[in-house]
Amino acid sequence: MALINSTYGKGRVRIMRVKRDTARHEVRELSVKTLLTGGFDRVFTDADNSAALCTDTVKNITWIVARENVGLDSELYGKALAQKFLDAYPQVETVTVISEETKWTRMVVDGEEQDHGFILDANGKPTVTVEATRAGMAVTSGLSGFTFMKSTESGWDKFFKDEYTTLAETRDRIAATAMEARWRWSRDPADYAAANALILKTMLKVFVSTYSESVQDSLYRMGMAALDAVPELIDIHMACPNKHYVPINLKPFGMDYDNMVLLPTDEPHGQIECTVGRD
Ligand SMILES: O=c1[nH]c(=O)c2[nH]c(=O)[nH]c2[nH]1
Repeated sequence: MALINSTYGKGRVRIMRVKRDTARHEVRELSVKTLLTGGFDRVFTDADNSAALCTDTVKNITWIVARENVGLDSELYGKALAQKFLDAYPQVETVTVISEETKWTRMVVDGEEQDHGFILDANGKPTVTVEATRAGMAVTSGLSGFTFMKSTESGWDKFFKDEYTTLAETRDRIAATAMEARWRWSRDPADYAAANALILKTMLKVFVSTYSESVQDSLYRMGMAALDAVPELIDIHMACPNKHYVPINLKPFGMDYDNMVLLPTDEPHGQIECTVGRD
């Protein structure tokens, strides 16, 4: 019998960082998972804990690096955290830091942005994965559960048909999804937050302002536009449920069947996934 692979660390380490060097505070809330590999096989195979860093220590270091880097975006915080483990512990070979952000946006009262008031932005959680060795670090950013829709300018027609096909063609339907996306960086952009915002803005602009022949068609063009807009991107992966809204037939009640009253459904849903990269 052999230990094929292993890793360990601490998950769901929650931190709220408040940058408060001026009256205008900045807040960043994260849930962080850090996983280590290296000289830890004997912990599994020989009941030898002598090289094992406590997962409790991993949690402490997550907090300490947060205090040392209160103002860093998740990507650079993740890199700093990974570097701390590589610097401090020779037995550590790889560090994987995965963070998920709870977004707080600045409160606006009477048209004025508030210095220390925020509201929860519950639409999607920004994610970051840093995979680090002493040879280098790979950074992936993304978004989980980012939900958006449009009420027209979407269709699904001219598709393959056989004796099992029952779906009617349409050139006018709702398009809605809760997107899981991740994008890989070739190098640090000048500003991660600004670059991530530009990726989202660019993708949403394509989604809403162009007719969608299919979810596939929209995702591919959204991915290409994001790569065009942000040169530091290597590629972008999108996984999107097609959240179906089914028109309700009110003809039996003498009403038009006119796409105005629809049934929202979560399941079953189409599932469309792709990765768009550079040639
Ligand atoms: O955008 C779509 N892509 C599909 O592959 C598909 N299949 C389906 O039934 N409806 C849709 N819509």
